[in-house]
Amino acid sequence: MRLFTRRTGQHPVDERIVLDDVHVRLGERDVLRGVTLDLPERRIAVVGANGSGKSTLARLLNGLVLPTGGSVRVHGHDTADDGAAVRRAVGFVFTDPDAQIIMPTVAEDVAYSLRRHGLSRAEVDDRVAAALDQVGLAEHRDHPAHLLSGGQKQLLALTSVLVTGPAVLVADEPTTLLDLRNTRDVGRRLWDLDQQVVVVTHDLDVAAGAQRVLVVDEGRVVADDAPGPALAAYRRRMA
Ligand SMILES: Nc1ncnc2c1ncn2[C@@H]1O[C@H](COP(=O)(O)OP(=O)(O)OP(=O)(O)O)[C@@H](O)[C@H]1O
Repeated sequence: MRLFTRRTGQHPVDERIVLDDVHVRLGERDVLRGVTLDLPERRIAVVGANGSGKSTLARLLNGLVLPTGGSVRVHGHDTADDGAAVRRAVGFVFTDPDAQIIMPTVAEDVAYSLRRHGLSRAEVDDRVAAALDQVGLAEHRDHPAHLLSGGQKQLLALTSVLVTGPAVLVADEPTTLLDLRNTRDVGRRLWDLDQQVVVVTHDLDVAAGAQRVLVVDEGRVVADDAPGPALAAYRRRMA
């Protein structure tokens, strides 16, 4: 199984993320206000100020948050009508890998993700070994997960999501807790994935690796462009 093979170009029509006039109201607050997007690109970054609605946008994509108006379709599945299919299709990586790592050792944690996949012990072992090899964690397979570095923990969390074979990977500020070296390493590996990848980030170097950058402000997408112009628009807005 190849986890980190670079593939260029766009997905065919049925492998896109489509948001149609999406509104999200949480409590008294209109967190997203009329977001319409058609996302066929394989590498998408989302940037914006604190509290602008980026995490909410990310969580819409795997059905963790449902729209209060409009619709979200991910690779043909409506998140409101077809939640189980959406959860199978979309892997989600959080900021803090400690919140996602469950089992004591590295290999056990990756294997845990496959517990309900009807695979034999040998098949699980093979998949886990291949996945760890590709992220460079093979030599750590029997190490206690809590002793890994921050960057290695984030790669482990990522591997435990990817080993199940999602079509889409959504990562919500996956490098916020990492130093510069690990930020670059995790960022590069994310953009090299075969999956369609959506990364919410405050790191503009990571965002620059996307094909398309969405700038979110006060619940709306206010710029949507290639990284150069989109990040320039974001910088002007924050100045
Ligand atoms: N369950 C909730 N109830 C009420 N308001 C909420 C809820 N969840 C989030 N919000 C509010 O919605 C707004 C957007 O939150 P969100 O987490 O999507 O922003 P963000 O752009 O990801 O911010 P950050 O960069 O700080 O992570 C914030 O003002 C937040 O306080």
